[in-house]
Formats: sequence, C-alpha cells, structure tokens
Amino acid sequence: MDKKELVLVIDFGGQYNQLIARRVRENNVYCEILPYDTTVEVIREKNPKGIIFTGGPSSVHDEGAPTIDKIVFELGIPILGICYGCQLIGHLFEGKVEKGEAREYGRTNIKFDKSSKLFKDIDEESLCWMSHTLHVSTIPQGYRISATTATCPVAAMENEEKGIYGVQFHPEVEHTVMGKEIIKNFLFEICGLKGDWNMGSFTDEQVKDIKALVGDKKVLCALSGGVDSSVAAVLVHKAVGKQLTCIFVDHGLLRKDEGDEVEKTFKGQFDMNLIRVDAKDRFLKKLEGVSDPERKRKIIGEEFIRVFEEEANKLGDIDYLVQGTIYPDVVESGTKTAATIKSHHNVGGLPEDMNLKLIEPLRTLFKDEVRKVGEELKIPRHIVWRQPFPGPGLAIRVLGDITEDKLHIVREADAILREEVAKAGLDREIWQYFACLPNIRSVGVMGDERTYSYTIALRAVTSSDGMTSDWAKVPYEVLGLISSRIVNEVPNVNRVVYDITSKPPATIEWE
Ligand SMILES: Nc1ncnc2c1ncn2[C@@H]1O[C@H](COP(=O)(O)OP(=O)(O)OP(=O)(O)O)[C@@H](O)[C@H]1O
Ligand SMILES: O=c1[nH]c(=O)c2[nH+]cn([C@@H]3O[C@H](COP(=O)(O)O)[C@@H](O)[C@H]3O)c2[nH]1
Ligand SMILES: NC(=O)CC[C@H](N)C(=O)O
Ligand SMILES: [Mg+2]
Repeated sequence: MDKKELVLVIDFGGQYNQLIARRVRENNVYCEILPYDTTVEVIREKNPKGIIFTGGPSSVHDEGAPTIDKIVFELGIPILGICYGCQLIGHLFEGKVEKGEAREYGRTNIKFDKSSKLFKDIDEESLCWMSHTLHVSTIPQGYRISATTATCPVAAMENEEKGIYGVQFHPEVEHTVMGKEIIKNFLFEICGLKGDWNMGSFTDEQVKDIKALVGDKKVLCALSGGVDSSVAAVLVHKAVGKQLTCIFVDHGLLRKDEGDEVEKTFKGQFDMNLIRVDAKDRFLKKLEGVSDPERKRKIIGEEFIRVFEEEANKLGDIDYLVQGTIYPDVVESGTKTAATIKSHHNVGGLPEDMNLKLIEPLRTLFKDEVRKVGEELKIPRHIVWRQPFPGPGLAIRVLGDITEDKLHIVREADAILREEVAKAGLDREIWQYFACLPNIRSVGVMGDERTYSYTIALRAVTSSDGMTSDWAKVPYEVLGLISSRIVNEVPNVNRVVYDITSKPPATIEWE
C-alpha cells in the first residue's frame, strides 16, 4: 500500500458510508473511514490525497449537529461532500440550507453540467438516488451550481479553484447510474490519484507494519479456523514467523466435529504453533440461564479474552493479541455515528479491562476483500471460501437460554443441513447456511401420538459481504429432504421452517 495514496471518508452517520469506502477501493485507491470529530491534526498526519464527507441523519441546523473544523478546507486537499456532507459545506461557508417543498427520496432525473471535472465524460441527463429533506438553497460565495433536478436547484455545487465539491445525491449507490464514473472522476481528475493500490500492496504493507510493531516479541492470534482469523494468522505469520502462537478456543458452542476438523486442517496445512484450549465448561457455566442476546455476546466476548490472557501468561511476555476483526464487525457493533445492531464478540463484546493490545490487520476490509487477501497469500481455497461462522457460535443460534440439550439439537440439525447442501452442490453459491433453534415448541403427531416439541428454523442466504443479503432460493426438493431428515433423525424436533427474509430488515443470524 502506498501510504501517499490515501482517501479519507469522514463519517457523519449516513447509511451508505461503507459503500463509499468500497467504491473508492474498487478504483484501486486505499481508503479509510474516520468519525467526523477526528481532529485536523490526525487528518493532516494521515496525509490523504482526497477527503469525502458522507451523508447523515442530522440537520445542519440541529443543536450539536456533527460538523468539522473549517481548517480542513485550507489543507489544499480536494473535498467531496455527499448529501449531509454537501449541506455542511453550504452551511459552513454561509450559503443557505433549507427544507425543500417536497422531500426527495429514491430515483430522480438529474441534469449535469459536463464542464465540471466531477462530471467529465458522463451522460448529461441521467438518474440519481436522492434521500433528503434539506438542500442547499443558496450556494456560498465563490461556488457555482453544477447539477440540478426538477425539485432540487442545487443537486451539485463546486468551487473548482479550492477543490471543494458537493453533491446532494448519492453517487455511491447503484441506482445512481453515473455514480461510479463520478467517484472515479473525483479520484483521478480532481485528486490526481494513480490508483495503484491493490490487495497485494495491502498485504506487503501490513506485513511490514506488523513486523515493525511486534519487533522480537511473541504474539498470540485468536484463531477460529474461519476465513478472517485464518487470513490474519497467515499475514502475521508471514511477518513474525515462529514468534506467533495461535489459540483456538473450543467453547462448547462449535458445530458438529468442528474442533477436530479445525485442528487437523491447521496442523496439516500450516507450519504454525497452535494451541487448542478446551474451555467448554467455563463458557457454558457463565452462560447458564442467560437469554438476552446482547448479554450472551458480552459474556462470550469477555470469556474469550480471559482465556487468551491466561494462555498469554503461560507463554510469558506477550503484549499483543491478533484478531480477525473485519469492518462489518466494527460497524454493526456500533460506532460514534452508527447504531448498535449487535455487539460482535470481538469488538462490542470486549471487556473494558484488557491487558493485551490488539492487532487487527483486516479491520478496514469487507469479507470479499479479505478473501482476496487470502488468495494473495495462497491460502487453500477451502479455507478462503469457507462459509462464515460467528465467534459466539451456537450460543446465538439457540434463542433464549442455552442448555446442553438444545445445543445438541441445533448441532445435529445443522450437520444434516450442511451435509445435504453439500450433496446438492449448493455450498459454493450459498454464502452462509445454518440451523437455529427458536425458543418455541408446537404440537405435532408422530406414530399416532401427540408430540410437543421444538421447531428448527433453517437459514440460507446469498451475499457478498454480509452487510446485506437475500434468502437463498434452495430447491424445494432439497429443503424437503432436509426437513424430513431433521424430524426423523433429531430427537425433540417435530417442525422445520425456512426463513425467507432478506437483510435488511432481518439480520443473517437470529440473535
Ligand atoms: N473459537 C475461537 N477461538 C479463537 N478465536 C476465535 C474463535 N472464534 C472467533 N475467534 C476470534 O474472533 C474473530 C471474529 O470471529 P469471526 O467468526 O467474525 O471471524 P472468523 O471466524 O475468523 O471468520 P468467519 O467470519 O469466516 O467465521 C476471529 O477472527 C478470531 O480472531
Ligand atoms: O465473529 C462474529 N462475531 C459475532 O458476534 C457475530 N455476529 C454475527 N456474525 C456474523 O456476521 C455476519 C453478519 O451477521 P448478522 O447479519 O447476523 O449481523 C454473519 O456472517 C454472521 O454469522 C458474527 N461474527
Ligand atoms: N442522506 C442525508 O445525508 C440526509 C441529510 C439531511 N439529514 C437531510 O435530510 O437532508
Ligand atoms: Mg468465525
């Protein structure tokens, strides 16, 4: 990664912020998202070649609305403000921001002024995606209007001399037909970037940074056998070799045979130190009687860290813990601007008092980008393309309080589902598939007798990064086979249902 080629996305709480980062990276430009209250000193230190302000739910007129130090406009770095970001520029430079007559939401016709560098070589008339109530009604001095819609007189504005651009619409979403071109123009025509960043350079830079940070000390890596921690472990191993010890925690919440399989794969595949810790009893004891999903996650997050601390003490003189945290874990756990959806055990579930310092080389990446790094590192395909499995494991797939019996039911049902999906050759096209045990029982009839037993819910989704997903259209025959095998082979189950909700509004996991 060439550090000079960095674009910063300044987060004002918009829904599509992560998409902006992706769009930038898709153009081979490295990009990081920082909260709006990042100081100008930090921004300057990072030396970005371009800055993008995101949208956000606030109004610039609200008391305490997110804002930014005006000095940032004097750094000589091109700035693109999107939606709230555009309104903020208007507000800070004494233009006027007002409520429009009608709130614009959804696809809208737009007319661009092609003499703007931002709209170079794009269709003059096109469709864009709008989502706002306010808009800039009077532009600041020194600015000009560069796009309009029927209801929004300032759909874009700019001060070319200062390199400051604002768009009321969202170029980052797919529905803005010229969106990708507009972002490309900002990066290459306005910021003058080269676009020579890729996953290979990311990998090299991370290895160099980790080597410098760790020196000749020993490090631990929290290894689950999943995609993210495997990629993180191989990266760190490349940097510090035998100074690395991987810790795989068997918390009693793994899938059928998973513990043995992970150990076998890792020992066979990589020349790394690996310790498998049997922590089943302590995890299950801590979780006894707990039914609130967030409490489960926090208990698990803390217990993981306590196990790592104990292992670190045994090995002696260890400062750092590597985790395979990726960007969705961070946003979903809640940030200063993003709401908490669920506390991922490795981010929002971490205890406050931690002795180990974290190394999270993949923290800014999405799953599909992590997979590219994995391929770059020549990690075997079956690991890189393994379906995700959440760190809290079956604890968040047994809804409500957890017992050994319920864990057994969900584990067996899940094994049948996985076996049949693989047999049907669907395991590549479905992104993630699993069974969960909602906390309900219902009446059935088996062998002429009444039953009052559990329901199993099957979930299978397609996705590329886990941020959004759709339910997988698994053929009826396959679903039928899975259902009849589950009710026949798993005791205490008399009903199987298939979850047909997308994310949003649901999430992939049920807790
Ligand atoms: N059983 C475990 N033992 C040790 N560390 C774990 C375990 N489960 C999760 N972790 C740590 O928590 C991190 C987040 O878990 P998560 O499930 O999101 O990632 P992953 O398991 O590496 O990849 P995947 O999403 O493909 O399952 C992991 O990268 C790893 O560092
Ligand atoms: O390591 C993890 N720790 C967690 O606490 C956690 N919660 C959800 N997931 C996984 O993240 C992806 C998105 O999940 P949701 O749509 O359920 O939020 C899906 O792939 C989930 O399996 C987790 N992974
Ligand atoms: N999407 C946005 O950034 C919206 C900005 C502002 N909250 C508005 O309603 O106009
Ligand atoms: Mg996992």
